[in-house]
Amino acid sequence: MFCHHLRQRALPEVWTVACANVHKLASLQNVSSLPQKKAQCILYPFSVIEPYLDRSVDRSDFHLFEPSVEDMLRAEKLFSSSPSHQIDYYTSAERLDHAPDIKQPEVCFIGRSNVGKSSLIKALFSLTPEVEVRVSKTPGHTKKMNFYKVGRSFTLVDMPGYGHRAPKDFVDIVEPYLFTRTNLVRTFLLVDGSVGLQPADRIALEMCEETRRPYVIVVTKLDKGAPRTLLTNLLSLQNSVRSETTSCFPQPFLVSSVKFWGIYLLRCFVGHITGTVQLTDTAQRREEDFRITGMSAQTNRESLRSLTWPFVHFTSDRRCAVLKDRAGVKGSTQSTCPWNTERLLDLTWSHVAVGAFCERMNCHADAAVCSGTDCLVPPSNFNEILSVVLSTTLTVMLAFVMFSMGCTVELPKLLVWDNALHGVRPALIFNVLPVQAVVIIIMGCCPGGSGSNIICYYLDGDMDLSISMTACSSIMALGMMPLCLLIYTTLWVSADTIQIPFESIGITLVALLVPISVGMYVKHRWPKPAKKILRIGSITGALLIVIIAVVGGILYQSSWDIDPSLWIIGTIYPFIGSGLGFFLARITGQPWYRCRTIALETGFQNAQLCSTITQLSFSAAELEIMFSFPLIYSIFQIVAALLTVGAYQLYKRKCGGGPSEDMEASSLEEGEADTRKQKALENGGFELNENNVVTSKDNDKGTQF
Ligand SMILES: Nc1nc2c(ncn2[C@@H]2O[C@H](COP(=O)(O)OP(=O)(O)OP(=O)(O)O)[C@@H](O)[C@H]2O)c(=O)[nH]1
Ligand SMILES: [Mg+2]
Repeated sequence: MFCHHLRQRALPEVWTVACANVHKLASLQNVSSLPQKKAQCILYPFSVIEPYLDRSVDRSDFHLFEPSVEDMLRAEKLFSSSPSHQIDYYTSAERLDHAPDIKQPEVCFIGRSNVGKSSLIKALFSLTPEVEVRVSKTPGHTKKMNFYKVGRSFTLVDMPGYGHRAPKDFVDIVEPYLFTRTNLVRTFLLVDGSVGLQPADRIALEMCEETRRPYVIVVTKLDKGAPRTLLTNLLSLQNSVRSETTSCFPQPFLVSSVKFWGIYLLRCFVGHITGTVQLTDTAQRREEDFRITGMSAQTNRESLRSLTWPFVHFTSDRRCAVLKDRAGVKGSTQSTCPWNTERLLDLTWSHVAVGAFCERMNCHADAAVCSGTDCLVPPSNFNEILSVVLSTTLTVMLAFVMFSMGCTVELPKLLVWDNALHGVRPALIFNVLPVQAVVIIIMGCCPGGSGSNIICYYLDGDMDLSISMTACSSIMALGMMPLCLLIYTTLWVSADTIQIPFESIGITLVALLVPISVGMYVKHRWPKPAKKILRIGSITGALLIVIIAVVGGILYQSSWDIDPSLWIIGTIYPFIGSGLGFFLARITGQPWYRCRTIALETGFQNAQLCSTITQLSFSAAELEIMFSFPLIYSIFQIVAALLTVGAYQLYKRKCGGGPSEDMEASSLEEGEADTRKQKALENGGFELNENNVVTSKDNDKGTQF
């Protein structure tokens, strides 16, 4: 229908020419060539989400501002530069008193750093690509208030983000602006749809409420994250808006700046609230509203003219005022409508905006946006089932891996080994999101995997020490991991940005004590079967990481849009860990072969443990952005290990049979070859043949990372 409408409508020539160098979706005209469903998604993103909502969910809030395509086309012209209507960057300001003195209406965009403010403005201005709006993956990129002039119609302001890496004087910059800027007609508060309302966003909501000025929520990154996560976040956001706000426009605007979803709708809304775009059917709508209130349009208009913002009166103590959409109003008769008849038009400073507010005296049970999972239709619970299956499988398999790990532990060795090194992990200084920082710390606190024992063999390390270190660190991690997390995150991650689920991490770790203890007992009582168990455990470990990668990839699709900083950390982290271990071992006077072993054990982590802990402890939204890290890390630690082994073997060959330091080691320990052979056997079926060449009994080299 709207596609047909678009094709019918000829656009001005100057405007069409201007579109030549812009993104193909920047112009509504190009949307007409898309399939109906895709176009619908771009123009009215809520229509895509709506089918997933349970019938009991009141959708009226989401349909309040639903302009026609005709209206959107008119708004689009507002965002295209022409000689008589120039759009350009105007100026930047670090404080309110540096802000330009402009009379025309102004709208501003605020939100957490990295939520997509600049990207959204860039998408809004995509018809005028010469307007430079800087976007960055690094949070805290925008440091000043950037003003963009849209002809003489309005000004648009890109604000610095709050939260992670916010400018130090963020409050001093933003608060006075929001409270006192006289020409500010609307604040757009952006919330990341893939992670939902965060504690910092709640503070921002409170601040917007305090200003007592109209504001609107924009839900960004709609393309990111599973529909289920998005819906849950959206409904919980909607609940907060209903119950905790008075000045917030009840309809959240759903956008994806990458895919252009909701951009045309938002352009139209901005044009409308700044008084530039009049909706074609607004008059008709108002008449309808007046009819239902039983008041004459004239009376209402006059009474409204005297009102100033905020104009909504709340008579009930619970705020559940909702802007009722046209469809809702049409579908209700006066007697069945649960709404109070007090209806007030939404006024901006000087322009009449859309819709009518009404006060609901008694919340109708069906009308409430339900929270939690109840609202979601059953067909979409595939991911939920998959998530439960993944958690269960991971738990069972990890328990078995830990059990097999326990099968390598001999109690006497456990008691002698000094685990002081394990707590030493490099604190990272990369600009990652708080949840990503936490997963990096969890990985740092994880014990070594048994894969390190295999690598150790090829590095001519101390097998005895390697096996003991792996086993000891597995046990000590139970206490050290929560402790390290507590210490590092207190120093690094501000308390209001993330809640670390210490409880579930603790439960997971303590639960691991059981299989490890049983494994140790089995090793003590039946040493031979213990070796077989270890071998199966190694294969299980490999399977585990593959399962995590495949199922995790399906569940948390957006986690594969990996931040470059995570790639960098994943690459260098194994090297930092190993380097630090090596250095500390050397300065404590350990021989070279032990230094190598300690380096390996410090750098080589049990990535399955990290994945399982994160899977069991964090929400789906958080997993979306943290899940890929353990997988990246396991890939790079294998690469790092293989490179080191290759370099070492080459060095050994070049130096004719091994470095002199190892001669020192050989002379230290008589019959070392025998010991190594023994340890190699213990380590899952590796043995030396007569020529001192390694062969694998089971071809399971490196199966556990
Ligand atoms: N997938 C997806 N990514 C987005 C979207 N919008 C922004 N991003 C990405 O999010 C990151 C941050 O975007 P910016 O627009 O710079 O965020 P900002 O809110 O201006 O951040 P600060 O200026 O640091 O406060 C960039 O890597 C964007 O590519 C979106 O709709 N979808
Ligand atoms: Mg920015």
